[in-house]
Amino acid sequence: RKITDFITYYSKARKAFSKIPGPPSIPLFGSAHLFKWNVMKFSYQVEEWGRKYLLADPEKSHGMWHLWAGPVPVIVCGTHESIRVILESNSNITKPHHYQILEKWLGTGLVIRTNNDWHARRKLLTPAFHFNILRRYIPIFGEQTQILLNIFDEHADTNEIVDVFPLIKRCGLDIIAETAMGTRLGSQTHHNSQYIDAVYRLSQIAWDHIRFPWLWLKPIWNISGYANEFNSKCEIAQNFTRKVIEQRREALEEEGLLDGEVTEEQVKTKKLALLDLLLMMQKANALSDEELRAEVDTFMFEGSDTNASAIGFTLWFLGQHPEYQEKVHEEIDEIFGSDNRHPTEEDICRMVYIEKCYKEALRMTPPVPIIARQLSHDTPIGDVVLPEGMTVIVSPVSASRDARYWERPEEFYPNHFDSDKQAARDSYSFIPFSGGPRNCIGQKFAVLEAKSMLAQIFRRFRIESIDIWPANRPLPEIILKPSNGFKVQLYRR
Ligand code: HEM
Repeated sequence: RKITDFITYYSKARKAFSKIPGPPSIPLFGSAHLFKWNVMKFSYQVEEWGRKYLLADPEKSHGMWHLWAGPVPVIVCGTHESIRVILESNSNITKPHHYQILEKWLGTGLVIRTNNDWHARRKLLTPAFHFNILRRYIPIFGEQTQILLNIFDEHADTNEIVDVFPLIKRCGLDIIAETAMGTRLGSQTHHNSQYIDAVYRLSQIAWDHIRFPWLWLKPIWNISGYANEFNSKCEIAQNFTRKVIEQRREALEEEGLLDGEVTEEQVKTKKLALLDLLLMMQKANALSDEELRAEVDTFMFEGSDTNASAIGFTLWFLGQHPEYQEKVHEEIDEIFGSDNRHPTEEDICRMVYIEKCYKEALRMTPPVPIIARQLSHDTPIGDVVLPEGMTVIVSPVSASRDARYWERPEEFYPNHFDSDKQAARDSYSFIPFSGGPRNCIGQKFAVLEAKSMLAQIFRRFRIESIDIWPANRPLPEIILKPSNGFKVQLYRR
């Protein structure tokens, strides 16, 4: 039966591919013999293929192009027509096997769960990301950014060129640790933490595993040294989280928050971390300690480097465009005057122009450059039927360079997000947080954090970027990163 399934699958894939353009391929190797090995060159190559094949016959391809990754058929969805079909689906929510490497670290956390397991868990976690909960984290954004500003201060007005990416990353990590786990990591002030090092290495190794198919073969993975390092870093990261969970549990027990009904008033007045909320719902929802740990580690993974990438790129683009930066300064001065307070919820709501700049950076350089699904059933898109089991890659970059919707697709231009322009655009042409039922649960958290941090940074500094777009090409890892950091000069205003 397996062989017949296999033959049916391949004949369906071939039929679909005959209607969709893609680079030339040869049996077994697919297009792998054409792949550039250097990541930078490979990223240019994929971009070039995307442009060429999406534009070849947009009507016929329905916004898709195909790729044989060795013997594995892959579809890339690059415009809102095809993306909508995939992301809007309530049933095509399975992640491809490439994500399995993350399972060892993130267990059955939300980001890699599938099917009914996913629906139930998503429903359970959604209230923890309600705005009423998130607004309580705003003071943490302010306090942690203050530490970042003090570090920036050491480099300001000296003409020194400083790469602010690692500094922003550590600030992002401290923020997510305090909001998700209720713990102060202090990575901005002391850099030598085993836990921080483990989290960084785990993301890097996972990316290598995803992009080098030979590492998927167990013997090679084991002898390469990666397996040992990955396992030991997993243990460090997970043991750290387990310890924090125990400490929080004891603290909540002492306050009587774990037994019986907790009133809404109690929840409102406490500064509860996401983990505290999970602990409070643990019994009623039969969540095991390990499931709880997996969710907390997922928040740490999804919620730190993504934000750092988005905030870093916004800052770097603004550092190249004094005309837009001036508007940011004007908005900040109007909101804060000469007051030095940390941004409040009301202040953040008033940051309309900063939000446009942030969204424009997300459009140009979406922090999650690849969203992937494995189809759970045959899926028609136009007159093409993609077979069950096929890997589909959704490309936020392609969608947000579609000249039908973006006046200046290749340029940083915050006016793209003027309200009338936003209203006239298909929502699936801007998907940095994905879309449909499986979109980013932390989206509101991310926007709040970014606006708060950017306002504090630009209130104190004027920034000049060193590399100018399109130099400093973003590299597509699990999370997008600049190839040359975010090198800037800082001047106190
Ligand atoms: C700029 C910042 C962020 C960006 C661009 C971003 C982007 C995304 C994207 C594209 C997905 C879908 C991934 C996929 O389907 O493969 C996703 C999922 C997710 N994100 Fe975010 N994210 C950001 C910040 C955050 C934060 C701050 C948190 C948590 C505190 C978070 C938690 C999650 C979780 C748990 C999922 C899985 C959702 C599910 O599968 O139901 N993200 N994010």
